[in-house]
Amino acid sequence: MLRVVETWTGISTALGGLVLAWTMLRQHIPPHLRSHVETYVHRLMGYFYPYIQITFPEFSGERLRRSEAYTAIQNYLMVSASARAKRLKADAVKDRKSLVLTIDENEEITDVFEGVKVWWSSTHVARNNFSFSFYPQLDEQKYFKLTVHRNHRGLITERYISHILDEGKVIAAQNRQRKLYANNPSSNWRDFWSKKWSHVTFEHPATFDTLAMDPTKKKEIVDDLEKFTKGKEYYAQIGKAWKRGYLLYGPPGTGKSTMIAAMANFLNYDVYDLELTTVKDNSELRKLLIETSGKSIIVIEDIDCSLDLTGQRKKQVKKDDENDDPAKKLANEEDKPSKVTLSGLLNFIDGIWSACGGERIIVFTTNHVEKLDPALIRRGRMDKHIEMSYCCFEAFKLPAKNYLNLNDVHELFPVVRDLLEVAEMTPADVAENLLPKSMDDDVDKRMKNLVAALERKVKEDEEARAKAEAEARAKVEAAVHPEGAGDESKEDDGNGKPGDGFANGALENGV
Ligand SMILES: Nc1ncnc2c1ncn2[C@@H]1O[C@H](COP(=O)(O)OP(=O)(O)OP(=O)(O)O)[C@@H](O)[C@H]1O
Ligand SMILES: [Mg+2]
Repeated sequence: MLRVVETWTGISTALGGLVLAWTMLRQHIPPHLRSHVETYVHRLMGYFYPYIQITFPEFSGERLRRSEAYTAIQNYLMVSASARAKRLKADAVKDRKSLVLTIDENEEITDVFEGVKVWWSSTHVARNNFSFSFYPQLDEQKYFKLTVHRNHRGLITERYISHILDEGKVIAAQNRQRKLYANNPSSNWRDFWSKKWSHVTFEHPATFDTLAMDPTKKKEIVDDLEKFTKGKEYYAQIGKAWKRGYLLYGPPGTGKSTMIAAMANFLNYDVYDLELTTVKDNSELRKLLIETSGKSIIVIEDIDCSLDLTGQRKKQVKKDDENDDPAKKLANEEDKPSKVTLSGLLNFIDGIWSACGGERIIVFTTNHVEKLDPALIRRGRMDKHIEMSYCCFEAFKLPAKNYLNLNDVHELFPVVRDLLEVAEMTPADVAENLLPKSMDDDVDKRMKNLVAALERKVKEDEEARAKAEAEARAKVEAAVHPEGAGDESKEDDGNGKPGDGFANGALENGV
């Protein structure tokens, strides 16, 4: 029995050598004869050679998109190869910490699946392509080649390949360096090939564990995100694109951008930071958006400032009034940096383009939710509205724990609780006040610092409110008595009639 196995192994090796020899020889055969010779060689080898081979090219289709299968296999082999192959290629450095190893050219590694042995190798074929194509041509094509005994064809095509693709995707997700993209101004796009997005590695440290906000609200958001990522079938079943819209609103410094970073870290998604003011029009907006990939968060910060989204209709009326004045009309056009319209944006959010890529989250942020057009924020369009507010006592517990190691007990907690109900202090400012101001600041001292800061803030807020009220009153007064406004001598006169101040004064003084 052993002898039979040995003989077969010998034959296989010899045939393997022949296959290799043929691969090398093939390149020297004139291209017009190659396909004929190839047909006969393969037929001949088929008689003796009991193995089948499946190749996976790196690029496929006319547009030469990188094949997902090739990438998944590469990732899968990266893990197996580092353990077993003798010749490895160090392809890239991930996180500047570890090498990414891939199987070297013509190196063969084995894998065993359900007791069946398979062979993987990596190879490339040079191309002599003289045909003209609108799309760029490759000088060479890389392949992974899978060799397996033909008795196991069913197992391999039905189970092994899908196993490899799934495993490869999981490995890719684990190793993925996430990216933060920013759109290049559309005025810089010179041609079809211009890069629409530039990116850097996304390395924001924010997580939901470090985000100070009401824990109930936080949990609701985390659950919502989790449900979304697991909802592929659900979205398909209800016939909706696999996407979700969030509107984050609240005063500056309350953690809206930080929340986006926490979301990206939680989901392991890329972030596309879309600056709308540099996008020329709706068509360029669409070009940008269809270039975003799946598993990403598309962010439009300060949506109320990005565009004249809310004033579109008003502006139209105004422009109609100005129709007669060409100079004014031109100035108006030049003032307007972008022609992206509310309807263009909504079309993308709701329209068929939004379904391209799948698994995407769209986030708008604003400091002034009241200024937004209802069309933009109606339910169903933005699935979830999240208010990021000033620090409440529940949110305060997180910095207290992280900065002071305090878990729910300190004598000043009740004082802080009362003060936070009236003081408008952002979580960032609360955290700042918990930092030690000098080397000897212990926990008590830092809590006292916070209480003092909160008391100051309450006072400042009260003063600011009183001032604002006084200003508002003065405005109303000026509107009711326009002729008396801004002239102190007339203000004194009481009935607002110019010129008779003396008479009134005289009356008041009993003259
Ligand atoms: N809720 C929070 N939890 C933890 N850190 C926070 C929180 N809010 C703000 N910060 C910290 O404060 C700083 C500013 O926060 P961030 O940029 O997220 O605010 P924002 O709401 O986006 O403000 P803006 O409206 O001005 O864009 C960040 O460095 C962040 O770490
Ligand atoms: Mg922000």
